Amino acid sequence: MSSITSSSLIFPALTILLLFRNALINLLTPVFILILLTLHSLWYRRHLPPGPPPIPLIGNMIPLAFGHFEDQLHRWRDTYGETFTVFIGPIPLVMVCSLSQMRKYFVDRADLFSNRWKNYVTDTFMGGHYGVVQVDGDKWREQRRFSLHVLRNCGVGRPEMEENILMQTNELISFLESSHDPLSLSTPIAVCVGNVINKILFGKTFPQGSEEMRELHHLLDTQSSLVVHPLMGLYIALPWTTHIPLINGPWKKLLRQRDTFWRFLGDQVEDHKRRFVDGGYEDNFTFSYLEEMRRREEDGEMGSFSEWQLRMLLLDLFFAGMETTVTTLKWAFLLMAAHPEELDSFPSHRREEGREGCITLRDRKNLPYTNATICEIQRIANILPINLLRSTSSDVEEGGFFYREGTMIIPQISILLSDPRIWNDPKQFNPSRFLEKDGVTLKRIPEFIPFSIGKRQCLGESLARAELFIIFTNVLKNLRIEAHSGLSRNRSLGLTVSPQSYKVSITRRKNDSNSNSLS
Ligand code: HEM
Repeated sequence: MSSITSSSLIFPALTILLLFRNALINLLTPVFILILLTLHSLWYRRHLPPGPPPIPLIGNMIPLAFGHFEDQLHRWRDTYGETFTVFIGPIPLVMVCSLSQMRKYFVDRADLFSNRWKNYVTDTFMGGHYGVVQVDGDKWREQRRFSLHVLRNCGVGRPEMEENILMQTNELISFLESSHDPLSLSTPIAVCVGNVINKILFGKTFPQGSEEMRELHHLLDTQSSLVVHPLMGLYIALPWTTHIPLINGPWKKLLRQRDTFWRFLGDQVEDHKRRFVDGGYEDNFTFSYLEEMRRREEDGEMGSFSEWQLRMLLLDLFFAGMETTVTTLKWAFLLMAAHPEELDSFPSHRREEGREGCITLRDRKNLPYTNATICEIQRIANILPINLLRSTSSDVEEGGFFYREGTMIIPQISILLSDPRIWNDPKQFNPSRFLEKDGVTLKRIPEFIPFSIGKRQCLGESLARAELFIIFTNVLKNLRIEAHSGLSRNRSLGLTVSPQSYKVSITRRKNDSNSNSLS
């Protein structure tokens, strides 16, 4: 009897003890892991520039995702200084925000701070380390030098480039003129800019209204927002999560997009190869590359040249050449529609208005206000909220901080372009800030670096600047663009920051018919 009583007492007591112990373990394990992660992050951060304290695993993503992204970066810069560290999930990203510091890091010590940051997402998209944007060292040097050389041969910086841009601009103007109001400028601009780069890369253009180009533009747009999807961070940190159903949706979409781009480029390269074998040749990037491969094959010295490298280089140039310029022009026409007074008070522009022929690059020096307006558009558009990611090529000390090899670090140009200490009332659209006191001389402002700084600065700057000038001036010279409904300067965050979609009404300006003939 007594043993029954004692065992009936002991069993509940044991059960309670076990339950209590399990609860304790369940509770303490996460606390213990959290403490370990916090200690690890403190240890990891000890030699990096200061920054907001990260939450283990999540980093500083909460204020970035839920606050105003760009204002938040400014607040951190004010609190922690010109160079600060933000944690993207568990990974530190150092942002260098002043011009003097950028020069120290990315010009004076360029060899140490100019690698790209590699990750699972970009490696999968490019089929490894290929192209020019995501490669380093000798391969990068060889491919970048060759690309610049061929772009020049294909007319970039020469009259052929101007002719190419003018031709596409005229098609754009005719198309816009004949379209029905209200109209979104997005796809017509993309076809125009896309044709400029397509002509250089493949000697090929598409008509305005082309379905193929519309699809490519749509792909670029979705690609731009997909790569900043919050789950991409997870895929980068834990690549195996790309195999988990339900959370791998964006990943699968990215792979589908990639395959469409690969197919498009593969078709262009195959077509060029066929014509090349038959002795065909034109001055375009793809033929020049195939020619270089043949020359190297004969010399038995391929270096970093291969057919896959060609395809990925084309992908880089196509993507970088289109996305940035299209986005800037979307901002340009939105700002012009939102500020009609700018155009009407544009002395240089009004002079151009009844003029015969098109505006060319030769006119650039005579149109200071127009140049100032384009600078201000680029500054306000500020299209790269986070610059392309760079990393350190080895362990390095700079400015009292220690960076381990592979640490992510960028010249954060978006802060520089909107810094209130440099630009009075930075959110105000004010082209005059780019003019000297005399009102007619363009002011050089060193902090105005929308194409970045150092060895990795934009490879297509001269092409982009020519496109912005020619397309912007000639469209406005010929067409009056008016807001159809209220225009918003709200910013849609992606790889680049676009304006929200908007529609405009278009009419031809008076006394100007056929003024843009190329003949
Ligand atoms: C308004 C237009 C453009 C803007 C604002 C722009 C801006 C930039 C910026 C900020 C970078 C990053 C530099 C860095 O890592 O710090 C970059 C890189 C690059 N851009 Fe552009 N870009 C434009 C147009 C173009 C065009 C038209 C092309 C193509 C022909 C192009 C090709 C590239 C390439 C290939 C890189 C990577 C360079 C490298 O890693 O060596 N960009 N661009």
